Formats: sequence, structure tokens, C-alpha cells
Amino acid sequence: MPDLTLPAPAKLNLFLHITGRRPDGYHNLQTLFQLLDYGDQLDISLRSDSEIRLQPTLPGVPEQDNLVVKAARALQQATGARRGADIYLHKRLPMGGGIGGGSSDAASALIGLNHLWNCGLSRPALAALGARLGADIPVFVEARTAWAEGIGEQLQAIEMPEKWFLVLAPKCTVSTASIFSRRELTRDTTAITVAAFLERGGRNDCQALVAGLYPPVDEALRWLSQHSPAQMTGTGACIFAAFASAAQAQAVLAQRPAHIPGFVAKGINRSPVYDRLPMS
Ligand SMILES: C[C@](O)(CO)[C@H](O)COP(=O)(O)OP(=O)(O)OC[C@H]1O[C@@H](n2ccc(N)nc2=O)[C@H](O)[C@@H]1O
Ligand SMILES: Nc1ncnc2c1ncn2[C@@H]1O[C@H](COP(=O)(O)OP(=O)(O)OP(=O)(O)O)[C@@H](O)[C@H]1O
Repeated sequence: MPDLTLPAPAKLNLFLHITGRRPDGYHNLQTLFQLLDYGDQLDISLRSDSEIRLQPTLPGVPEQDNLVVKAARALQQATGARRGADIYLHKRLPMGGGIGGGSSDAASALIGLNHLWNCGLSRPALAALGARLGADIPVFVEARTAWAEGIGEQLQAIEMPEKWFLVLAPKCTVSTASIFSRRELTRDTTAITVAAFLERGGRNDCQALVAGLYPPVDEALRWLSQHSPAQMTGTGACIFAAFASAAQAQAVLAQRPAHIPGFVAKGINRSPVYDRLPMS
């Protein structure tokens, strides 16, 4: 039996506007991070030595590059924690899909190990530690559906209607860094207010570029758009559409082309991690 089991939920970017580029190359953006009740799971067991061991190894990701291991080491360094951990990662989320799998795994590792090692870091301190490893990690540490600005780390929790989402995961991996480095990317969208988004919606500034570069993304977008307004999340490759009920989303999922994997998940305002381990 592991000492602690924690979920690592996915997110969708309900819109993604790129409003500028910082001198360090990172992009200022506006987005709405919608958490989903679907994701990976981490089983964490304490070790008496200070080793961090992760199983299984993900295809193409050496153990030391896995964000879970990086997060655990960063926490050890920041706090002087001497204990180690064996972590088993049940991977369900497609990698490089724009649904934040690696970031969420890292956030759950930070939250779980902070608890098991008695490090005593507050949620904002853990989020700041996570931000150094990836722009999408803070929202999973804060564990709330949120409006985000800056590079994605300035967060404001927001209560959204809890809709159902059909997510299609075209069989390709999109590198976030490569999309953000493309010359053709539009980087000058005018900032909008939360109220304007809630009234009129928004778009994904990376979508046309990614669909042009990756035919499987284009195909999935075209197919899903026949049934409901479809959008890409993050820098892709996943795309999604919102439905009022699970049954409606499942009915469309059942009709999808057999070669496109997909799932249905509920949008949630609070991550299940928050309920497992409430903290300051
Ligand atoms: C596009 C989003 O998925 C929206 O949620 C995220 O902002 C990406 O977050 P992430 O995958 O955690 O990204 P990171 O691992 O921090 O960065 C990957 C690469 O994407 C680029 N990057 C990322 C976030 C950002 N606001 N501006 C950027 O330019 C940088 O080149 C960086 O080297
Ligand atoms: N635990 C992990 N799970 C998935 N990918 C990981 C993990 N650790 C490191 N990585 C690396 O990070 C890359 C991006 O992974 P991830 O699945 O988080 O992408 P993503 O869903 O596009 O994320 P985001 O929306 O945050 O940009 C992977 O291709 C992989 O090389």
C-alpha cells in the first residue's frame, strides 16, 4: 500500500490569447484554465534514504527529465528534506497534448511530498517553486479552475458552469517550445476582461498555426466542428468541445473516427487534490 495516492487532473485552455513576448522569450498570455475530473494518478511511498525513484519510465522521457522527479528534487533542495520517495505514475493523459499532464503530475508530486516530508511549504510557496519548472504547474498547485495572465502564473480562481467536455487526442505530439518559437505566431492580441470573455468567448491564438503544421489536429478539428464548436487546448494537439450533459458528449464520442482516441470528462472548479490534502 502506498503512503499516499493523489490524482493529477488534466486542464483545458478554454481560450488562449497571446498578448506579448517578454525579453526572456516567454510569452505573456491570457487564458482560462478549466480543470477536468480526469487525469493521471501518483502512488507515493516514503523511503528511508533520500533517493527519488519513479516507475514506469515514460517513452522518450529519461527518469531524471520526468517532471515528477524534477519536482521532487526541487522540493528537497528548497527545503533540505532528507527523505526520498518511490513514486508510481499511472499515466492516462496523452503527452504533449496541451492538457497539462506533466505539469499536473509535477504539482501533485509537490503537494504530496510537501505533506509526507512535513516540509510545511504554503500553497503559494509551492506554486512559486513549481513555476520555475513549468508555466502550467502553478494552476495545478492552486488546484482551482482559474483565469490566468502573465506567463500563466498570475491566477485568479473563477467559478465556471460545470459542463461536460469531449476531448479528442490526435495521434501526434506538439512541442510547446517549437510552437512558441514560430515566426508566424500572432503575439499581439489585445487584452480582454473576464467579463468580456464570459460574454463573447475567446479563441486559441496557436490553433490555426498548429492545425496547418499537424494534419491530425486539422482533421480532428474539422470532424468535431461538425457536431459542436471545437477548439484546441494549449499548443495542442488535443481539441475539445463543451456539452450540457455527459450523455450528449458520449454520443458524439461514440461516432468519432476509430483512429482518433478521445474521452469525456466533467469540468470541475476545484481539483480533487485540493479535497484530499487541504492546506494553507
Ligand atoms: C501554452 C500553455 O500550455 C497554456 O496553458 C502553457 O503556457 C505552456 O506551459 P508549459 O507546458 O508548462 O510550458 P513550459 O514548460 O514552462 O515552457 C515550454 C516552452 O514554451 C514556451 N513558453 C511557455 C509558456 C509561455 N507563457 N511562454 C512561452 O514562450 C517557452 O519557449 C518554453 O521554453
Ligand atoms: N510526467 C510527465 N508526463 C508527461 N510528460 C512529461 C512528464 N515529465 C516530462 N515530460 C515531458 O514534457 C513534455 C510535455 O508533456 P505534457 O504531457 O505535460 O504536455 P502538454 O500536455 O502539452 O503540457 P502543457 O499543456 O502544460 O504544455 C512531454 O513530451 C515529455 O517530454
